[in-house]
Amino acid sequence: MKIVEARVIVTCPGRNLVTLKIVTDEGLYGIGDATLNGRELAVVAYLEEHVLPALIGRDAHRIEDIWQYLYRGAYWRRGPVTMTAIAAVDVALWDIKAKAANMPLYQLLGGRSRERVMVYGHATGKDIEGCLDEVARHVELGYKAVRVQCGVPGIATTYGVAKRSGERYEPADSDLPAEHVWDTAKYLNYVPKLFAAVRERFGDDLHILHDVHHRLTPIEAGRLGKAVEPYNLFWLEDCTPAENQQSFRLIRQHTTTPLAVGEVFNSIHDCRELIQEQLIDYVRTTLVHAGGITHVRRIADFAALFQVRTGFHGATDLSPVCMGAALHFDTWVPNFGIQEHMPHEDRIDEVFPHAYRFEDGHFTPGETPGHGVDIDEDLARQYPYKRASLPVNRLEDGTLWHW
Ligand SMILES: O=C(O)C(=O)C[C@H](O)[C@H](O)CO
Ligand SMILES: [Mg+2]
Repeated sequence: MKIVEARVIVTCPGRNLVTLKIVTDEGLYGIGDATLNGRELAVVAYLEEHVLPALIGRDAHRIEDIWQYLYRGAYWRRGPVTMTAIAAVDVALWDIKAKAANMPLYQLLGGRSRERVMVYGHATGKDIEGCLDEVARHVELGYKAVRVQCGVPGIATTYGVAKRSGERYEPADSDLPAEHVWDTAKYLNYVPKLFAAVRERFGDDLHILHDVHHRLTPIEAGRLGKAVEPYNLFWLEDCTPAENQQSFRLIRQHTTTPLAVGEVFNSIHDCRELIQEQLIDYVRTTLVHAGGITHVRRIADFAALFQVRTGFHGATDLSPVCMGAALHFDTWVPNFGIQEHMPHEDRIDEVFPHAYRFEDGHFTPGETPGHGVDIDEDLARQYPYKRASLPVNRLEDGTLWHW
């Protein structure tokens, strides 16, 4: 089955999303997500100039060989742009293979390991009360797990908090990066009160998660982890930047709060020590940014040896194509932990019709052959690309910090 066409579709139905479509001589096609938030057109250029011309005429069934060709063959390895481009090709080819087999993708991966996939939603509030109301709304919707983020008194803008209550949180909200100001001391003194309030109001059964978004030093992360142990978090995410994997040893020495890392990783080498030394509990690396199913499956299998579970990134900047493929992966992967879920705007769901469904705090990927997500290209064309950047963070004295 030969690849006869491969093209990139950029659309902005409320946010920029990049999709790769690969068409074969048998009329089957597959799609992959190629969205790298705030750097979308870098991936488009990489695909259009360097990857797609080399795909034409190749056998669409040779997924592994094409993966190696794009990874080893490029000489320049790894990096988010490269690995997002490879992921788009890989997921599109798995979509084609599953369609050719007339099976939902999870069947090709090894079949069902569970009946449904638990997801966590996002509760955000300007203050603790506002966040509690949002938790209540999620509980009513059926969520069993909720990520909680709230504003901190004295900090004008805090990561994860929507501009107005009830609105979606969208960080890529301006043409050029907005400048935020961060204060670690104020955050560390305040945020444990949020978890205490959530436990007080919702009891012990609700799974609570929280994203620090890389802002603490290792010893500060250890302090926070220790302080929140009484509230039994499902996980504390990205508590410090993880380029130096060894720094997580220090955090582990101080706390038993489970740790999740990895939404910015793009290769198994980014998390090898974290996993092998059991310095984390959940790996968040997802298909679109880490080479697709072919590579993330290697990470997940390696993680399973060390009782590290998956907890894939699923923010709205990952398109429904990524979400659909991820849900098939989650349905199969033996060491599944949880899946992030931020609902897309209706306009996005219309551009990407999909088979996955939410019910009672869980998703099912559907039984449609392939990954079950399609793109309405005519509709997609009605939403032209609009540059949008993620913010940057500075300390009060102006020092550039981690956003
Ligand atoms: O969903 C999360 O946990 C995030 O941290 C979201 C990221 O900020 C977002 O995907 C960046 O593009
Ligand atoms: Mg995160």
